[in-house]
Amino acid sequence: MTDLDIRVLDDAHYRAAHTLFRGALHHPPAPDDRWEIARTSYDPGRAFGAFAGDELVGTVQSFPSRLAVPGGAVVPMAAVSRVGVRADWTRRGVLTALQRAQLRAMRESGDVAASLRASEGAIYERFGYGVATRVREVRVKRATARSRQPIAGRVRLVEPAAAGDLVGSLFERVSPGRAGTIARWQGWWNLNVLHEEGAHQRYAIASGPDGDDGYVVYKVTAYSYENGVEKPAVLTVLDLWAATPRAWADLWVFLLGIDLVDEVGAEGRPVDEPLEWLLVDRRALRVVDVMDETWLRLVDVEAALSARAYRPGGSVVIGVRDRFLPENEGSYLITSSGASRTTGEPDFVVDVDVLGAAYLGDVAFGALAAAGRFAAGSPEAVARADALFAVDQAPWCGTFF
Ligand SMILES: CC(=O)SCCNC(=O)CCNC(=O)[C@H](O)C(C)(C)COP(=O)(O)OP(=O)(O)OC[C@H]1O[C@@H](n2cnc3c(N)ncnc32)[C@H](O)[C@@H]1OP(=O)(O)O
Repeated sequence: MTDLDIRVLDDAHYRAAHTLFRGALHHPPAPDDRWEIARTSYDPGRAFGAFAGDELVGTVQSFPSRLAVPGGAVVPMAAVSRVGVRADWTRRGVLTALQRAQLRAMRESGDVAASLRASEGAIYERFGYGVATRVREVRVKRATARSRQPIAGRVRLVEPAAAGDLVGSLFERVSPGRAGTIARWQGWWNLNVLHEEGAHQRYAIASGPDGDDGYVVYKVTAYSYENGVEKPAVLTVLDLWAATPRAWADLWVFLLGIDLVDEVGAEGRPVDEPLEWLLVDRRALRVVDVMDETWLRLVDVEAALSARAYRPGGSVVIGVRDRFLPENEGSYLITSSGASRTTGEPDFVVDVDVLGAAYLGDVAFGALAAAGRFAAGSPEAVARADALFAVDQAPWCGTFF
């Protein structure tokens, strides 16, 4: 590998790093007004650059966040994003060097976990990330989508100017909450829901006997007919969170009742969201995709395993391998009352990306063993691990970054 210098970036390099990342995704540089918003999401010490001489050839960044884990605890988490290497420098170890520096820095600053959304599925396992949550994309045909129930509380539209604070405080009531959900940082709000480019966004708030308890942000692309081409009216759900089942149902019933809409679509929803059960004819809903969402990296394995709760299930000793953060390597005893390091022989040994995939309970160790992701040894030990790591609700993040 050519000599590379990995440096923490400062204000002087943020825009160049942003432009490099956008270029790696084949996007043009951000125009000045958009950059003014984007720069608010660069925090000191969190952006790294790879330099060949004076030239910036690669970058990675993270945002400060927190992650809810099974049992309700919340741990410090780095939300990794803006990963890019200049096209004339790829496959020469630039990302590997950046990952090494970033993982070390995250560990030293006390992040228990890191997570990201992957542009491609073959990049991040080698750095210790595993797929820990999945999402589904649904489309509902309004012509046949009758709700089983009316709105039980109240749903009201609010003006965009008033929506920010309402939406932000409602989000904070519910996330981090369910395992996999995270805290959003101010730069996220600035760039996403509140300022999405060109979208005519609508904001609706649900309320019940105890006041406001849910919100939805959506946009509608109206029906059009041009040169013999007909395009249906599509309502796209951008962000929907509810603190109660009633608020959740009310928001969906509201959306499905909006006139002059042919189809309601939503990406990034929980795989166990019971939307079809709200419909008289469940076939009005089609699941059009199920995708990986959270790629989770346990940065401090001991702290992560200690933070989550376990179900009754006897005990298991899991061995961990970690090429990038060797201090995570070793054996961990898991019982229903917690987790700790042990000098005992492991029942089975996994790479840290496999542990990251299983950590929130989305995929069973048994499934990972069946797929050859680790050598199971005794099937009974794997079954005990699955009993301990089991969760009630599918983990879900719901925040794209
Ligand atoms: C969280 C996010 O921001 S997701 C966005 C990620 N960015 C992009 O997709 C933008 C376009 N792509 C890029 O900028 C680069 O190709 C990157 C960042 C994905 C990879 O950077 P590189 O510097 O080429 O990676 P590096 O040389 O360190 O590769 C390390 C290993 O990963 C492999 N690898 C890297 N990228 C890929 C890929 N896209 N697909 C498959 N394997 C890959 C390499 O072959 C290498 O394998 P080896 O260790 O067996 O030799």
